Amino acid sequence: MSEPLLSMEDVTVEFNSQDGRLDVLSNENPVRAVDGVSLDIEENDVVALIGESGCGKSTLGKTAIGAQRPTSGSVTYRGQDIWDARESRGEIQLPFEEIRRSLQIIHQDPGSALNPNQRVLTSLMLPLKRWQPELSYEERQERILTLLEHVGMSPAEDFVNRYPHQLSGGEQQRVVLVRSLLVNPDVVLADEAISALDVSLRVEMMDIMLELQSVFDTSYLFISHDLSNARYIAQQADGRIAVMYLGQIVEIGPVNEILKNPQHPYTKVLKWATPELYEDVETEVPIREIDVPDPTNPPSGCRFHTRCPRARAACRATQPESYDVGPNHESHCFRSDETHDYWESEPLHE
Ligand SMILES: Nc1ncnc2c1ncn2[C@@H]1O[C@H](COP(=O)(O)OP(=O)(O)OP(=O)(O)O)[C@@H](O)[C@H]1O
Repeated sequence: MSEPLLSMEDVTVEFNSQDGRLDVLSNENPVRAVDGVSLDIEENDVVALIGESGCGKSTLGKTAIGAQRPTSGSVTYRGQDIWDARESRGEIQLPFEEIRRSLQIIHQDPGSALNPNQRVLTSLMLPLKRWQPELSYEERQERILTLLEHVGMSPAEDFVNRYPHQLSGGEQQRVVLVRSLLVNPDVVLADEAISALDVSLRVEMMDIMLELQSVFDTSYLFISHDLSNARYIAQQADGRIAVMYLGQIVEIGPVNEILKNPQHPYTKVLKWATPELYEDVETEVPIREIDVPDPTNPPSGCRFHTRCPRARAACRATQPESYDVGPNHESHCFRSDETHDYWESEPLHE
């Protein structure tokens, strides 16, 4: 099998809940924002990562692109450990500068990503100058104008002379997208990149991202708290959806498998909570109405057992491993194992 483009292996990220640093002398429990996650991203892949606020999506995304150091586990890009490259440890096959160029990020707020005192042209010239110094000024300008036209900012000659405050939110986000793609990255982390846009513009922005994917052969790790957006982008790209709960990926698979055949009770909750996706006639509410657990003191066993109406004693005692439940489809729930002791153990919430 060929090597994945980007690979996370048993990655854990802990923060001291006060200031983000892990303080070994503190009595306070750290927040385990990411807890033992393994995830591969292939060339031209789209992985939509969903889950409720605070479940660790951003931390996982930042760790994937080398912007957050894992507390344990490894993150490799084309087989090179990112942190070894970053800290010049061992034999380096790929310099960190090259890795940094290849892994780009687009944030939720394009306004803060753009320098307010720079015209669009200057903002876009800088990365090209840095990464492709062999291009002449005219060649760089030509490339920028073509891409801006490509994302619908036409006439591009007009837009390049504007400052960020002279652009709408949607236009700013397109400039940020163009800026990240100009350096020809392999993976773009889009962290809630469309959430701040008007609903009417979200699909348009996702379409632009997908179109540019075919031009640049880029993979996207697309973070969203909204299952319908995740569904849209993953479906158009024939990609996957990964469902995260309290620091862990609880289910991952091809978009249609996840939506038509969800296996983890938490995935069913997300689907149930998304009216346009919930066509089942089931009347039972698939979640117990209790607060989200404290991330500094997560539940034992399956993290979801306190909210899961199907939980049994086995779920409190042991953490479910990953079960293959379909083609490329994995779920971390004992209910996927017909012979598991779960079925004999006592229901917790009846
Ligand atoms: N720098 C930090 N210092 C301390 N705790 C942090 C830090 N970054 C994240 N956390 C904690 O880690 C957990 C996961 O946060 P993260 O931002 O990754 O989640 P998220 O799913 O992206 O949430 P949201 O959708 O609200 O951005 C949360 O409990 C958060 O408070």
